[in-house]
Amino acid sequence: MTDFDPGAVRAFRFLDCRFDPATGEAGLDYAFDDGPVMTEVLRFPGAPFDLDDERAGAVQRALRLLHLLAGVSYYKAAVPPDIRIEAYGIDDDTAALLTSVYENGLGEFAYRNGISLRGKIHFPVGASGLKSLPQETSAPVGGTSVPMLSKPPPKALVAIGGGKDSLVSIEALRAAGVDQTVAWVGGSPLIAACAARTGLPTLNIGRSLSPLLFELNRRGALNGHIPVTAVNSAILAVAALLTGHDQVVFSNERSASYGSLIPGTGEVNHQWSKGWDFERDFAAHLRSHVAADLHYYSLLRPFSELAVARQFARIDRYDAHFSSCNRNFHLLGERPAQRWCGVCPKCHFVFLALAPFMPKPRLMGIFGRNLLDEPEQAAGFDALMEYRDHKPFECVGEGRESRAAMELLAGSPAWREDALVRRYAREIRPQLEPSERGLASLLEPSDDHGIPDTVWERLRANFGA
Ligand SMILES: CC(=O)N[C@H]1[C@@H](OP(=O)(O)OP(=O)(O)OC[C@H]2O[C@@H](n3ccc(=O)[nH]c3=O)[C@H](O)[C@@H]2O)O[C@H](CO)[C@@H](O)[C@@H]1O[C@H](C)C(=O)N[C@@H](C)C(=O)N[C@@H](CCC(=O)O)C(=O)O
Ligand SMILES: Nc1ncnc2c1ncn2[C@@H]1O[C@H](COP(=O)(O)OP(=O)(O)OP(=O)(O)O)[C@@H](O)[C@H]1O
Repeated sequence: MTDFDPGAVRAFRFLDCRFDPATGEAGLDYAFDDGPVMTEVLRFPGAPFDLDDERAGAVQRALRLLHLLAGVSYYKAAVPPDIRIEAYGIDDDTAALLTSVYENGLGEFAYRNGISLRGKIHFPVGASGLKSLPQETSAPVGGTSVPMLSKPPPKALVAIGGGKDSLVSIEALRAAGVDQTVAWVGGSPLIAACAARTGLPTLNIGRSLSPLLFELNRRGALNGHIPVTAVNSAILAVAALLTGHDQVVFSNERSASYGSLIPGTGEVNHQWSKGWDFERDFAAHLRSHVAADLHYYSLLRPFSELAVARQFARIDRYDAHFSSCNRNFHLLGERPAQRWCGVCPKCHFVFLALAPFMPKPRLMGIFGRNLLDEPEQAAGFDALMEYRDHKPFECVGEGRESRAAMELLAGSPAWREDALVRRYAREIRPQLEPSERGLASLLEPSDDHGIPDTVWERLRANFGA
């Protein structure tokens, strides 16, 4: 097998994308220079789809947006200087959205690979070079308006990820009387089990990355994290249009907007596409460029991780089914035998965030052990508190949330004798100002969110203390 030299690649090419309503299968094609075509395949259940012209146009526009966003998995393998879009044109707004997603969403990738992408990513604006498309299906140039679709009754397509956050949203929407379908991308049995446990209608979208990407990885391609929530969001937007849902709902909390502070580098956010900047811009783009009445929002945006954990602790229906441990979700290789590995940052954080709000035997039943009484795990919890380390590159809450949770446990008879809680009280707490370990402000909802008024009014009371 010959080596792949990312530095020798000149161009990343967005070739074309297509959707077959008879089978529900979509194909997204990409290539480097004159290399082989890399095709990502999506399978949308429910075919055959009988779409009127307006809806078919919206699906086509959403598919192109997906093509452009999903390209990030392939582009990152070489990050060449030139980007070409060959089958259709894009306008300035679309180029700006893409530049933001690629620059920020690949922030961790760039940092870990020791490269800088700022100012180096240029999406070409204007008509495509190779193939013209019928007017009614071409992306609007210059931000012209897109039509409203003839509306079915309001219905939410809710992303489910197998962890606590989406389950909190699903139960909150159920309590608010919102009609919903739970949807997920990929073949995770754990997510399927959680989805079944909701008792709600489900939609599982198949996704296969091009095997050529994995081959390039083996041959020396650049590799690292990509903004997967942006890709999943675009996939669910296509699915919503195909299946008559007018809302796409994610469960990204306020804390996701804050990254890790790296000395000498600044803020690097592993979960950038879960943050408010992405949500706001993507939602606006869907309305202006895909379908004027397709709503995209995160139901948990006003809340901190601790507020969400407190809400999750009020529900015990999923204790034997859910997991937030990302080791369950690898595409390649083995998945762990146990739902919680117990040693990764997400296991550490979720254990710490739930502990103040859940009876101890219940939490130990979920994890099968007490992570806060394992002295060898001290470094992991220190990083969460931003003590002697930066916040890990993972989907974990802010440092002040971890400190506030530990502070509560230090005052709790059930937890204060555990090794890592004792260590916090003895060693870390004396170095903190009260404002660095307080809880109250963290439980207040914030105003930055895109939740429709009617839904928000019904939800707010549900999340109270
Ligand atoms: C499961 C996981 O955490 N995977 C991350 C891991 O990848 P790894 O190589 O160990 O295994 P695979 O997931 O099987 O991936 C194989 C290769 O494929 C690439 N790839 C995967 C999905 C995709 O959409 N595009 C891809 O190009 C991947 O890079 C591998 O080369 O380490 C990778 C490098 O750091 C991560 O990129 C993998 O993360 C997945 C994309 C993933 O789905 N992760 C979510 C669990 C996750 O981290 N969610 C974030 C949200 C971040 C956001 O901004 O959206 C979160 O929960 O905070
Ligand atoms: N495979 C997937 N398909 C569709 N959406 C997903 C998938 N995995 C995660 N998501 C969604 O992406 C968002 C971020 O995922 P995240 O892992 O933070 O949430 P979670 O699994 O619900 O909770 P937790 O934070 O406890 O893991 C959530 O809205 C989640 O529903």
